[in-house]
Amino acid sequence: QSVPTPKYRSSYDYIVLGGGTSGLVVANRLSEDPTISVAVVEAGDSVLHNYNVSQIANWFVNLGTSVDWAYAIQPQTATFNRTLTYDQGKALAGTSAINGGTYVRADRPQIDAWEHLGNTGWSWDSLSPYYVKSEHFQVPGPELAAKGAEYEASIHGYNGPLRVGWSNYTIGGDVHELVNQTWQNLGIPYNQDQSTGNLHGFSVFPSTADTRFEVRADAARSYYWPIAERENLDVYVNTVAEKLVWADDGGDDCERHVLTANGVQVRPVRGGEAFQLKADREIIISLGTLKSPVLLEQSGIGNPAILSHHNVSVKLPLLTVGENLQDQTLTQVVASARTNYSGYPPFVTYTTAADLFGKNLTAVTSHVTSSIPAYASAIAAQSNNALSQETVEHQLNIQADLIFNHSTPLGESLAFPSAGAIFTVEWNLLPFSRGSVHMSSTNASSTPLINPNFFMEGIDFDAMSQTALVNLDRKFLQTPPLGLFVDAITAPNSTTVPEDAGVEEWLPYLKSIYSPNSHPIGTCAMMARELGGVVSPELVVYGTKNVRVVDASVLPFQIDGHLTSTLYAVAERASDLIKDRHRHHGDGHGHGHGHEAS
Ligand SMILES: Cc1cc2nc3c(=O)[nH]c(=O)nc-3n(C[C@H](O)[C@H](O)[C@H](O)COP(=O)(O)OP(=O)(O)OC[C@H]3O[C@@H](n4cnc5c(N)ncnc54)[C@H](O)[C@@H]3O)c2cc1C
Repeated sequence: QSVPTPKYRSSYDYIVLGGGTSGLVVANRLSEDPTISVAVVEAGDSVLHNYNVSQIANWFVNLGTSVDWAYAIQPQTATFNRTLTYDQGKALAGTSAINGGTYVRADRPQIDAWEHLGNTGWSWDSLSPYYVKSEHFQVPGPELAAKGAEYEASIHGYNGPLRVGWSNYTIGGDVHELVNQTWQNLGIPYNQDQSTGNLHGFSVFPSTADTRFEVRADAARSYYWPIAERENLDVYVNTVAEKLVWADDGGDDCERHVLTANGVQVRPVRGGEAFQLKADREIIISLGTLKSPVLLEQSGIGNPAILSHHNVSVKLPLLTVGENLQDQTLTQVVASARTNYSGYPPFVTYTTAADLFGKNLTAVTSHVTSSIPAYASAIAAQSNNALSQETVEHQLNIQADLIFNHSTPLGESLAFPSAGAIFTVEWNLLPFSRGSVHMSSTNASSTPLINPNFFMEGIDFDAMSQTALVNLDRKFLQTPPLGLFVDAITAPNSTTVPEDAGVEEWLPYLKSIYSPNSHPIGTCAMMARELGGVVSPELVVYGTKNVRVVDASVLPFQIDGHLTSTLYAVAERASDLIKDRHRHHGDGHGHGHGHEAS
């Protein structure tokens, strides 16, 4: 099966830029109506027949190959100027083609917090039906149940496009019970199903996989291939979106009025001239956190200082485009062990600030709370005041409230018991550091300037959280019953980092070994405009009439669950918002219909 050749219509109702995780949801839902025409523009190719993509356990084999953008990250000044790589999928399916496939939803209070950022209508209760709508939960049989596949039946969806379930390769025997018991001996509870809106504790997680054939359920298999033959849907693969084309191009007085896009300039990757696709209704940008803000900049929307540096004429000044980048830092602790396990261990543990800081919690809470003005000042300064200290402070206060007053988990640990070794991988879920991504040139294929500011100077809480996590995971590896199989912790051993070491002793090691967690978000944040938002609660770019962003870049805060479950739900809800707008405003053809976001 291959992607049908596009019909090159003279115009489309909607154009979706980026055929990735979120973009394909929107394209599917909008093209449900056969009278509506939809185009998708995707730089990558189909990966339907790529064996390494379809085998979810092989996910790491794809990193650095032609299906990975593998963006170079700017040297990280707080961590020895290390140069790191951002893996992001370059394929019809986007990053869902190369990810680890873990399916875990967000924590209820953190979705509810979106409303405190001016996002009326977004809450756990309004998003939940869309988690359900997207999902096709595959009920595990007795064999998988014996390996720990437990779930809460009432919260799952059974008729959606996205297959979710446990693999037959899940590690066998009672290993999950050993891991569970070990966490319980450390006071961490068992959580039967982490997708209920409460993540705290240990669980055996499901994956985005079609368990009938043991293949990855990526966005294309779920949302595109079943509808690939729709006459009203054209998918342009191997085609780069270069910039938006504005209806009123040529007008310079853009501060006063609301912009309308009527098309996009695209270029075939394999040679050939750039050409334009026209949109009658809307353009939906779904290029991912590291590209959506860059396309806006290349189209004249962004910080005038950055745009003029690249000789891009400013269509709309919006200082915060590309700011607010948030990601987590991933580290690991390794032990040699007398074990002979094989199979995939889907073991995840979410820990709260109370679990991590124990008797120091009160002191840590008051330290962080009183440090927030200083954190906000450091973040505003690194953004060259594109972000204001006051608005950042507001956001960080909400984040601290989630961590300390709502017990939203702060740490995630994966446990990998295998043959001869047991290791843990862990990340601080809610870092306070903020970075940015901006255009590096007007060439849409060039690597953007990506700076996540990992372990940012002036923000000590990120190091404190990561340290508490590695100390906890070291303890886990030495606690019975699992710890009885461990010979020694080998990386780092106690000479490199002593037992129960503090931040100062851990930090040089952590900074030298961490990697990005590949969960970048926030660069086109959905927030009130006065708080520094880029898109409105309807996901429309402020100051435009018909340009939306739907992908991980709109998430205003990190979420605890793995991103795709929530991105599918957000894209499902976004699709309804788009349909509703045009249902309420007639056909919307031509310009001037609908709400503007200003
Ligand atoms: C290695 C790795 C492991 C991960 N593991 C998990 C996991 O286990 N569970 C989980 O839930 N999440 C995981 N994630 C995160 C998750 O997969 C992503 O956050 C999510 O898929 C992002 O979706 P998106 O819609 O924002 O963007 P994407 O899915 O990345 O889609 C963006 C699309 O735009 C295309 N594009 C970019 N620029 C252009 C252009 N100029 N013109 C045309 N097309 C363009 C890209 O090729 C891509 O197809 C992982 C991520 C990585 C990298």
